[in-house]
Amino acid sequence: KECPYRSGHHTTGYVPKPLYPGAANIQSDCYNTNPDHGYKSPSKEYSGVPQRSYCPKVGGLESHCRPAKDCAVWYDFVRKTPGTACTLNNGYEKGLCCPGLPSNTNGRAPFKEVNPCEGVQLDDHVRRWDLDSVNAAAHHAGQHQMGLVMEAENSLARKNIFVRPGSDRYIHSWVFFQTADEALKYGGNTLPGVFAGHQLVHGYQVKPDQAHCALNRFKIKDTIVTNTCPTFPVCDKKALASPYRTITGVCNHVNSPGNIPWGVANSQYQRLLPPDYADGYFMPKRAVDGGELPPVRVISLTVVRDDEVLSETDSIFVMQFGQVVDHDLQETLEAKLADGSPVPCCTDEGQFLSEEDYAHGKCMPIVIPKDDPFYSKFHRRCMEFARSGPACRSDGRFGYLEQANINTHFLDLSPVYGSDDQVALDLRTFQKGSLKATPGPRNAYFQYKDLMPADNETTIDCTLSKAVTGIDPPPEVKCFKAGDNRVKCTPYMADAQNVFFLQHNFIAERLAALNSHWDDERIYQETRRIVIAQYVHIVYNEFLPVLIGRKMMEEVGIFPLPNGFSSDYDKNVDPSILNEFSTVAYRFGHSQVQGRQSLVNEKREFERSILLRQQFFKTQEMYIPGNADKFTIAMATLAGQKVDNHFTVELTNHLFEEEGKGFGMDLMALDTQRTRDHGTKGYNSYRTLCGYGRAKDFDDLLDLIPAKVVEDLKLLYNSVDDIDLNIAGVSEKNLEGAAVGPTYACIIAEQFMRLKRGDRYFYDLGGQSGSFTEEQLNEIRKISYSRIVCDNSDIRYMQPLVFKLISDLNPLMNCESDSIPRTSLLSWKEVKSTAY
Ligand code: HEM
Ligand SMILES: [Ca+2]
Repeated sequence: KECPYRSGHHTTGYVPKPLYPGAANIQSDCYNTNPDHGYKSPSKEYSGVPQRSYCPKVGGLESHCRPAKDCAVWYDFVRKTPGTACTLNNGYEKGLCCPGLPSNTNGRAPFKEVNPCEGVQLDDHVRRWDLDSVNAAAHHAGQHQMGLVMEAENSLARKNIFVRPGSDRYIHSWVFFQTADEALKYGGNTLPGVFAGHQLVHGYQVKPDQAHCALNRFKIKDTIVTNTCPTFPVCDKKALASPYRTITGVCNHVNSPGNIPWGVANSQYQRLLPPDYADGYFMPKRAVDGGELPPVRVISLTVVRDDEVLSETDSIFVMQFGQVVDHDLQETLEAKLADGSPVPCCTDEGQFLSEEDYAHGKCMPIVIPKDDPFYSKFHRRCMEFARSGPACRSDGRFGYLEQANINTHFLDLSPVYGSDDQVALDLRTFQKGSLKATPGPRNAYFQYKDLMPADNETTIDCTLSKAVTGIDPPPEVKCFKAGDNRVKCTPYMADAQNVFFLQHNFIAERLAALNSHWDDERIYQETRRIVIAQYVHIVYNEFLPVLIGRKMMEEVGIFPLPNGFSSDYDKNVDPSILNEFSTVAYRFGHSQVQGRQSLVNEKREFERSILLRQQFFKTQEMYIPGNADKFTIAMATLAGQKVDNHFTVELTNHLFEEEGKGFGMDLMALDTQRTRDHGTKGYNSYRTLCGYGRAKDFDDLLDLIPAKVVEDLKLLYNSVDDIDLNIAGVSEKNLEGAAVGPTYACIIAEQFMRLKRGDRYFYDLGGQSGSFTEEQLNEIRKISYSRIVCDNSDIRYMQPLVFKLISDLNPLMNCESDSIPRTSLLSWKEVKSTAY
């Protein structure tokens, strides 16, 4: 029988290879061309393992047969124990034997905030400051420093120095640090306060250890720069009682001590440990002896190797869902020029600018060594890097520089819904609660699932050039528009987000049918609440067990509950993202990124892969009929990479490469530079905080870091206390049962604990404004990533645990199967109208 869709790839010369033996058994030739073609569940073909209805002890505990997604937390033990494949009650569906979810009773408290002023004695001339001194400094700063910045920026314009559209740096700034108008305003507004502090610290030659404590005695609102921080609406009773989160996160936290409610978009990151700025105020970190730290590109060249070390158990989805969560939790405000455009920090030819061109203080360009084995071929010495923008301090006082998160800090699917009211409104159709969509691509036989809508305002071009594809870019190909601009990053990224976007319309359509009297707003809000809850359940039930492992989850008490309500909310817990999390630990995923993105078909045959450097911001492949599903299948089927000191050259030499240039930027170098830009303390401090003992010398690192890396670190750093957190953190040997090393796991666990305890709208809470009924909550708990993928793609078979590779215990199952349970929406049917 002719299958045009399938024959397509035969003509391209690819010989499809089944990636694992069982896949060949799927009896379909023209799958996806006619989804109602009477498929039978292939599950019997995979039953190499005897199915049983009784269960052995797993991890020494009684176990029962459950749908696999209820065993995600125990999966490592399930794999090690013979006889854990079982049949569920009806005798047809497959399950796994595992104990019930562990309890959270032993979870420790959040780390205590370190008071940076404890024991600090101020010199007399500093202690004598009063409000007049602060106002005088603020006045001087307003007159002079602000003037200098303007002058430096005007001079750049006069000299025609700007970031060239299309360049790697332009994309880095416009997409990775794109800022909504609100955030831009915010970034500019905070500068006078920052300069006032700078004027005091440098004008009075305050010693670094005293700088923060000297400043922190004064409240911004008592001074002439009082209006440099944003004000937030007062949340009245009705707003606080709303069952729905706001888009910006306001009215979630009711107990924030400063002027800025915890967790809202455009608010500062919190810190585990105070920063180590060179001047104690805002100059990037230096070595403990006051000297230069090793250049970040040299670290990248020395420690990082391009090698694919594959995980034996985890799929690429760990990396890709990781990035979706990244885009939910954080987007750091980058310093911009006054008109909002990116700050140029190098010439277009990769040379340094002149001293005066840096007078605005926003640059921290990366030095490329003369003998760089790669960049020297292109005669480049300077890699672009603009510092992060300043945040308004949440304590409402002067003090060391903090950085701002322009996304809501909460787990609330900001990538899909946005963190800015206007952005969120632009994404809606205002019809039956749905989000705007691009109709799915179609071929002669089949219309595929919808894609995200087009971004008609972007300055980026997301089409592939004719030089790459051999054809002119099809006119229907646009950049995607979503709640977060970074959705454009790669096809995998867009694809992983697309299923959550589609889940909104999937649920909205069903809620509208159930409750025909609900208006658009009600359906939108209820749907958003359900989809966020499902997503958060996936994070805690499936993702965190893989990322940080069961032991670390137990330490901080963050297991999802099997039933009933949680009472974990603590109004004293600040849910804000930790600077160390966004700037360092949660960038673990950069090490997992592969140099190619692949297309794998429903038979789990590898079709082809595309080189990352050609795919940054080129989401054109998503428009080819069937490709969205093939990216999804690839992410679920192929092994992901381990978190280690191996990074693909696609990221370390070719990040955001402009076509034809032959080079891009180095993400590892950017990460290390960002670590220093934010003043992040060295690795040793975090190792100590996390209970792994302070290393007195380099050899003390060998317990957590491989010997080869320790040797490299010895060559690079003078002191063990100088080692940057990111390079040591990523190199640590994996914590048992986790995808990251112990120090990263500790920081990530701390963050997800704060996100759970400090979010008044966390999905499983009882007795809060946003609480579900118990019946509804139990339906939310039935969701798994696999179900989301099944319902929002044209894929017919998926393994129940998508973060785990397909195996006898995690076999492909028909998407219709009850082994991949569904959330029933019946408990959302409103019998009699109860207006909120
Ligand atoms: C092809 C894939 C990816 C690319 C091209 C990419 C690129 C980038 C870039 C350019 C930045 C900003 C760097 C800077 O100047 O400081 C960044 C930041 C970041 N990335 Fe990635 N990334 C990728 C995947 C991931 C993954 C898989 C994760 C996590 C699992 C991740 C987590 C982060 C985090 C947490 C930040 C900091 C965000 C912020 O503070 O604004 N990234 N990434
Ligand atoms: Ca968020």
